[in-house]
Amino acid sequence: SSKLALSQVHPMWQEPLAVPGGDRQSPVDIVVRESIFDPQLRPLKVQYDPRTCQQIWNNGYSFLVEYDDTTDKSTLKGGPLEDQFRLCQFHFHWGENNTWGSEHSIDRRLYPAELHLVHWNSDKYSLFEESVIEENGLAVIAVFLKVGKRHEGLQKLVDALPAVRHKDSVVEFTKFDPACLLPENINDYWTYAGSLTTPPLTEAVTWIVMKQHIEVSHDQLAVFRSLLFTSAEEQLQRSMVNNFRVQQALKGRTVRSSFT
Ligand SMILES: CC(C)NC[C@H](O)COc1ccc(S(N)(=O)=O)cc1
Ligand SMILES: [Zn+2]
Repeated sequence: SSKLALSQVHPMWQEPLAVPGGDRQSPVDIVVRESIFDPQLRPLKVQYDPRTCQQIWNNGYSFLVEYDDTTDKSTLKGGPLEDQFRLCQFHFHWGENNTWGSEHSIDRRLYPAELHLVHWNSDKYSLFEESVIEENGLAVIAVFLKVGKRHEGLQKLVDALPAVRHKDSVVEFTKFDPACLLPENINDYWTYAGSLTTPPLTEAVTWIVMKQHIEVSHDQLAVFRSLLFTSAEEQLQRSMVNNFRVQQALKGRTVRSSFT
């Protein structure tokens, strides 16, 4: 866990003091002994089609790997979800070093990075932008990254990152199966009702936080840190690091676990 109080690490944007009615904000610390096993949680059903992978975009906060979500080709259902959700993008959050970087924590333990696979409710809505404002609109799978052995599947993505070094750059990126970034066991997870962790911070997300982490190499993570928050025109370049939100109060929410 990090030695430095994270409050000393400035978040990338001025936090609004409180989101209107913000009683289900994210990220949070998951206190394992206070999570409640729910035997009614079903196995997660993940079906991703690598052919829906389109591009990588540096949006000035993270890099997004974007998927064609105009049809139900890459979907998530089961687990805590009542409806079918479509994958629209995945991205990461990471730190300036390997001590911190994740948005969620487990019993205060932070990881050097965290993957978010973002899905929207295609049974109820017809666009991601519509789902963003609905309380059952989004489902995000979070996977912690730990520094260790090189992740072979991630390397294709790492090799493409220099092409999107600056904010607003885009590069074509196809035939990438995001399932390769999931841990072997996806049926041990925690789930809770939360929000987006960047503006518009809307309380639309069913979070599914994987218990098992994945391993990536130190050098792979170093390439994440070679990205820039700033566009090519800006004369002051700033490294894209510490792009995580400060943790939010649970405010009485229950975190359920799919395992005992
Ligand atoms: C409202 C539209 C236009 N823009 C919304 C923007 O894409 C934000 O999307 C997101 C999507 C996911 C997340 S996270 N870190 O919680 O997984 C945060 C913001
Ligand atoms: Zn995220």
